[in-house]
Amino acid sequence: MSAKVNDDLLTERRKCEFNVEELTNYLDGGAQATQNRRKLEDKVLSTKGLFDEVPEEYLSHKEKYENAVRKAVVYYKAMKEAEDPNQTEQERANATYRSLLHAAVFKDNSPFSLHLAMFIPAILGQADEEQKKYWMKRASKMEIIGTYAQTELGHGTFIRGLETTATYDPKTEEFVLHSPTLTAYKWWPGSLAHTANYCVVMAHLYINGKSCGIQPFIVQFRDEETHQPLPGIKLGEIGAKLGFNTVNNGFLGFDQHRIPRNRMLMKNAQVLKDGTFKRSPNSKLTYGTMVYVRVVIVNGMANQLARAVTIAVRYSAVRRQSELKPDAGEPQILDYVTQQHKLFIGIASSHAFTLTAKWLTRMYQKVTADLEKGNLDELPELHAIACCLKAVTTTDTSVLVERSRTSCGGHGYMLSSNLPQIYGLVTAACTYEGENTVLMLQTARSLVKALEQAQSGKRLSPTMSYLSEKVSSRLKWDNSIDGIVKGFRRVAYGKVESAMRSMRKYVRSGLGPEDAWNMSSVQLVAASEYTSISEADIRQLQDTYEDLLGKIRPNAVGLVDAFDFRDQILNSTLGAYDGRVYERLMEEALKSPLNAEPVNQSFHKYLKPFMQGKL
Ligand SMILES: CC/C=C\C/C=C\C/C=C\C/C=C\C/C=C\C/C=C\CCCCC(=O)SCCNC(=O)CCNC(=O)[C@H](O)C(C)(C)COP(=O)(O)OP(=O)(O)OC[C@H]1O[C@@H](n2cnc3c(N)ncnc32)[C@H](O)[C@@H]1OP(=O)(O)O
Ligand SMILES: Cc1cc2nc3c(=O)[nH]c(=O)nc-3n(C[C@H](O)[C@H](O)[C@H](O)COP(=O)(O)OP(=O)(O)OC[C@H]3O[C@@H](n4cnc5c(N)ncnc54)[C@H](O)[C@@H]3O)c2cc1C
Repeated sequence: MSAKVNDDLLTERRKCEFNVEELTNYLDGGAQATQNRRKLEDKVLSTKGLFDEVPEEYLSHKEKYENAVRKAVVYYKAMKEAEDPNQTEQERANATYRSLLHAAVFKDNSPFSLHLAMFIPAILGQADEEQKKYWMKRASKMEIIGTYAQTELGHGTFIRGLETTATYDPKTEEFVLHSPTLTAYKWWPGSLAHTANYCVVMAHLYINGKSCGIQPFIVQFRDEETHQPLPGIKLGEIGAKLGFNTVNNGFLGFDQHRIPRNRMLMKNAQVLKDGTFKRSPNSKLTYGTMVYVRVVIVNGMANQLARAVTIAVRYSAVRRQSELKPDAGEPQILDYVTQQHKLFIGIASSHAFTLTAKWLTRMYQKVTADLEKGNLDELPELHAIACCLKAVTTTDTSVLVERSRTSCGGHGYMLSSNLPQIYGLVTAACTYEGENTVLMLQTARSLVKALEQAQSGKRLSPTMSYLSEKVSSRLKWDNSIDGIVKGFRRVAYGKVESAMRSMRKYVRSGLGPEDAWNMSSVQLVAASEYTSISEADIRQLQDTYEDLLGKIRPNAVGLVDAFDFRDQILNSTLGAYDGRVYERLMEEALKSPLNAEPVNQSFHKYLKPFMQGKL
């Protein structure tokens, strides 16, 4: 018999003014897609051995990792077996696009993450046809497990500064990989420490003493039978982190490690047997895997944010606290407008990020198809947009997930709420795949170039067209959606123009272009990430906003129910569908090993002698 649902949640669900299932179907891309997703989740989550007897919070660092590998093997097999052979690739992608299935199994991400998120995409994007055929067969069947090794102890952002060398030896037709310094050690790649046995290494290619830029190499670093590190390879784990503690991030050093010529991934640039280097049509095509993952991250943020606000909104409907009016009893904390302000932006932002992710994915697919035909025209714009949206969505999601956590009071600070772990996952994305400030400056670089083109009368791409709108500075906008968008475009234009004016002022004062850029970089980041509008309209918008909060209030629980996260995926004492928060908090607390006995051994060993003055 299923547990009784909390009365307040029942009331909330009766109050909802729209059809929740309809919104779920819309988010999934149709009723069939919802059915497919639910069927996949049912199948996979009914697999034995996927869940923890002891909450992993109570395991050691080493036990957590070993337990995660155990689950990763079970999970991956279950996902493979659950695949419906009659489904198209697109239907399969839709079924997983919104599903956070892996989150039901891994609170802190999987040791296989990088194999799926970067190793396979790097092969698909950087290998020539023959290499792709061979390596994709092995990687997709998990005969090998890979990662993406680009960042080094001394360099993450500045890829051109990477120190790992790959020197071509035409006599043996091999590359010699070497880490000349400690700072050249690859440092951070997920799965690298003890899980993977292959990686795509980004290294500085030298032929006959001449630099040929950063190139991708597929490198085996552990024996496939014994899993021992190969000769000339130094390996290890980088240590405990804020989150991602079951991703097995590691370090790797090369000592004159030789690999055959065909291990350089040669889709874009090639090295012939005699050492002839055939340059890529664009050196930045080598960075293509990062562009792909930045696009994926935007959708990932939408889903993780939806998970956090689901937990916080349901908890806020159940939690009653304080006194809003004398003798009216304790209200649901969701009735405090401050609580609505904290949480409803998160619901809206998740939807906005989902729609943005769909748009960006379509743009990525179009540009990638063009690249296949040798048309690189829209690659710079894709890079600029992907940088901006990855940075903005990860920053906003981190802020909104943390706000979801703090809106749940002390219980939001419990690991059993899962909000701290979700924060750990999303805040990492502000750093990985391009640190956000650096990416915003990449976007700013494109905006400044576009404004210069607009000022010289050139046509701009659709996403930059607001820089060529001759709008008067006295533009009045009303509070219609169209008016607000016009206002934002006007202010965004002003931010770019102001940053550019600032740079020109520094150059006129005698600074070089690089110093002028650096001095204006705070404005440049602002031009890329946010806009604000003038004082007069704030008051009017504020009234509209507070009115809107009231309209959303009766539908808040319905809106988060529509994200359709099952309890195993929320993995939270505060967010379960039945709202039995207090019972679940106690059930989880009793799982603490410290509760196994009423008096802990430390009393007899330390406390008692201490309190009796004997220590
Ligand atoms: C499967 C996972 C499951 C779950 C995850 C769980 C929870 C997370 C929740 C949500 C996320 C969901 C999914 C996430 C998926 C995976 C997450 C899992 C693991 C984490 C993986 C992380 C891996 C990494 O971090 S890999 C390393 C990433 N490193 C970087 O990004 C480095 C950033 N630095 C750079 O990009 C460049 O060095 C630079 C651009 C900043 C500067 O380079 P450089 O100085 O050479 O360039 P510039 O001189 O500035 O510019 C020169 C011109 O080149 C153009 N340019 C630059 N880059 C590109 C590019 N990429 N493409 C195209 N063009 C580019 C630039 O515009 C300049 O052009 P111009 O014409 O001269 O102006
Ligand atoms: C959880 C996690 C997982 C990761 N997984 C992987 C992986 O699997 N594979 C991999 O290769 N890497 C991985 N990374 C590494 C990640 O890609 C790097 O940390 C990231 O690229 C930032 O580089 P960095 O750490 O060297 O920081 P730095 O580049 O040293 O940045 C430090 C500070 O300097 C500032 N800064 C740097 N350059 C500029 C500039 N030009 N202008 C203005 N400010 C600047 C930055 O804004 C930042 O504030 C991972 C990182 C994390 C946190």
